[in-house]
Amino acid sequence: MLLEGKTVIVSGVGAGLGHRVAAAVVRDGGNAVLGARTEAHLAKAAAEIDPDGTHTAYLPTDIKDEGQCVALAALAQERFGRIDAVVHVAAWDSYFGGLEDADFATWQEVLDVNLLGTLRMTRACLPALKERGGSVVIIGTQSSVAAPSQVRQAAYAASKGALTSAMYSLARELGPHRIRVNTVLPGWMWGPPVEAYVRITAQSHDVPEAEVLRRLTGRMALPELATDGDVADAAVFLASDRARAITGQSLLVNAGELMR
Ligand SMILES: NC(=O)C1=CN([C@@H]2O[C@H](COP(=O)(O)OP(=O)(O)OC[C@H]3O[C@@H](n4cnc5c(N)ncnc54)[C@H](O)[C@@H]3O)[C@@H](O)[C@H]2O)C=CC1
Ligand SMILES: Cc1ncc2c(c1O)C(=O)OC2
Repeated sequence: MLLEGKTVIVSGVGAGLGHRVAAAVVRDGGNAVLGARTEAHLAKAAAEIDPDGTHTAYLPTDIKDEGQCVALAALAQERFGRIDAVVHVAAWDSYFGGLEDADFATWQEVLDVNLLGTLRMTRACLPALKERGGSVVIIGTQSSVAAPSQVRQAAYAASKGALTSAMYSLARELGPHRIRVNTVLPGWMWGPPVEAYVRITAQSHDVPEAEVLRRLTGRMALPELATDGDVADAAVFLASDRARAITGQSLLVNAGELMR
């Protein structure tokens, strides 16, 4: 199996992508170490993914706090004796505001979580990753390469764009240790946040939800949106040794949106 004997840290395990990544890791034979701020979410995810509790461990983790990142990495070492990969899902993506009404304290927080939090969590895993090499997978967004949908989200877009730049730099810095660093860039990804977006947009424009979804899907080369499960599969591939020669790359998983 793809991740047999491997241990993968997953940050930001809530209802959406983080849960899918953790589930894909266990499905593919690996151990998943789950971080997120809310213990109840973690316990629920772990119970669903791994009822026996043999292939998962979790710890409440706020990636704004370096000590908590270090504790999550230590848990992986204690329980499974190694860290082979870290998949960074945690992000603040719901803050909207134009430049003129910017609340800079919130902008700073978006950058603190998305950009610095990812770097903090990566650093916490480094001693373990250096032991035998490994993989860092950063979840960015397609707006890092084109920004059709990120209006009034300059802080978010900047944080994700900065992560792609950091990824190139880290791929060079960590390559000598056989640590690979890549980003996966989703576009409109079907899962709880986009389901909510479709519902709210339909209500506020007084059109059927199916119509909102049809308009979204009309932007794709393929007939359906990519799902959070599809994005999780790409992350798991990059985390695995099958991707052993891939580093410093961005992989778009967006049903071909930018093809149109
Ligand atoms: N939904 C979409 O269409 C797209 C999502 N993305 C990216 O995908 C990832 C999110 O996946 P989704 O399923 O959309 O949402 P999600 O809500 O499941 O994931 C975000 C998670 O990050 C957690 N989080 C936020 N701040 C944190 C902190 N300080 N410490 C630890 N965890 C924290 C949240 O609690 C949440 O569980 C994000 O990186 C987002 O930027 C990118 C492009 C499109
Ligand atoms: C959080 C989020 N939601 C929807 C979309 C994106 C995004 O980053 C994106 O880049 O294209 C659509």
